[in-house]
Amino acid sequence: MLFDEKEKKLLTLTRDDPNNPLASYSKHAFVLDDFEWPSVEHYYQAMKFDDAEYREKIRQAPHPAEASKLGKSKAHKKRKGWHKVSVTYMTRGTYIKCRTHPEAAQMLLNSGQREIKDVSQYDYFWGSGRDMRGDNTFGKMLMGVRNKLREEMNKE
Ligand SMILES: Nc1nc(O)c(N)c(N[C@@H]2O[C@H](COP(=O)(O)O)[C@@H](O)[C@H]2O)n1
Repeated sequence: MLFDEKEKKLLTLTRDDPNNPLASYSKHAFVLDDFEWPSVEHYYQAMKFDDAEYREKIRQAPHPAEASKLGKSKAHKKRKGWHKVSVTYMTRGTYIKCRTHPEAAQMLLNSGQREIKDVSQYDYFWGSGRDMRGDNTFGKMLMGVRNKLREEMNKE
């Protein structure tokens, strides 16, 4: 397959690109679970913790990268079973962002049926890793949200 053909079938991004409206680092604020979140990353990282004060500290972080750093804290206990629900929280945040910001939803819908890959080289969970054999959980999550938005659009 020619390189151009492959490109047409694939949408690539990284979760931590603040300039990409589909990334969790994009500064698209939304309201969820009674609070306003500056980005999906802020929401996702805060949801790791039961401690309301620490959640608030994450919510107020000046940048999604800072929220991510706070989310890695070993000094604060993560909620029980976090890894079982982490993708659900990333999905919820991303879906509500898209419902709040139609231009982000449109961008996702405009990707049609293309496969979406998070090409983060050092992340084999959210991304595809250096060898593109990673789980690509972030890309898969976006494709799931895209399906849901498309279904809703077809119902309206
Ligand atoms: N295996 C696995 N399961 C999950 O549910 C995860 N969230 C991760 N995350 C990995 O750890 C890094 C930092 O975690 P967060 O993104 O802050 O959750 C991340 O880059 C993944 O590699 N791993």
